[in-house]
Amino acid sequence: EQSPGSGNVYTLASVREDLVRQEDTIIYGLIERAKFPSNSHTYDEKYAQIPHFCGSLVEFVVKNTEALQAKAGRYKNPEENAFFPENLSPSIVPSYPFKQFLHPGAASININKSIWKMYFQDLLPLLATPGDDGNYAQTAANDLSLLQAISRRVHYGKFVAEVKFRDSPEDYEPLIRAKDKEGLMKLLTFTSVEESVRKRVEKKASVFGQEVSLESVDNDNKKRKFDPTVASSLYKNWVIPLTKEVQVEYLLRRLD
Ligand SMILES: C=C(O[C@@H]1C=C(C(=O)O)C=C[C@H]1O)C(=O)O
Repeated sequence: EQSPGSGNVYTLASVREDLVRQEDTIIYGLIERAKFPSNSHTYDEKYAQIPHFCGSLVEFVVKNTEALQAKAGRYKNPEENAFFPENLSPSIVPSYPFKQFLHPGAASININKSIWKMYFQDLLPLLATPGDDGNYAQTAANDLSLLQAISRRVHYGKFVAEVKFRDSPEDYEPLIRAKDKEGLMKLLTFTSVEESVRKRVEKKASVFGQEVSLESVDNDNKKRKFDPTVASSLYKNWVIPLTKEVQVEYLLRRLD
């Protein structure tokens, strides 16, 4: 049997399992970014002054990394969405035959602009302690991998929505035809699943963020690599709502 990662079977159980695994990636991304202070020069257009480039250092790193990864085939995978899709060259490497599981309308859904805004306005101030250690390139590289992990999770809503649609088209079709966003939102929402996601994320964040030492230390006195409630508020306030927004957007196009 092939896993969804290799492009074949998607079920509600398998997509949920994948979402659980993606939590690990996001939490490790948070830990890695929290290692650096805020390093505000990374985000300051006026500081950067890069020849032949207009923008901040993080934009420079993200645009150029995405350009390279596009050539290496990253965006051939329908699970991946670029932050700056406008400037990308096509892949120049042999392509893997990803199964076409999604409706073609999926390709027009990219909410990375909202993710970008949330990341810099809301998440970073909670995550990074004020300060400057000069590691701007490393900081930008960590920002990009965390942004990509969040983006992959949120856009995975396309797969979740497709599975839900296939499981009960008779419930979804009338709402899609009526363009009833609220009704769709209600139908695709599972409050108890969301609750477990939030609790598990906070637990994982506190476990993964622990200092591991060989002496037995009282748990409460252990130094933490970051505040685990940042992970749960990221999920509660942004990751889950945005994943649901992607599901609604996908379903609205599902019968086109
Ligand atoms: C992703 C799903 O859809 C919704 C969004 C969830 C999430 O983002 O974690 C969880 C439950 C649902 O309300 C799902 O049903 O698994």
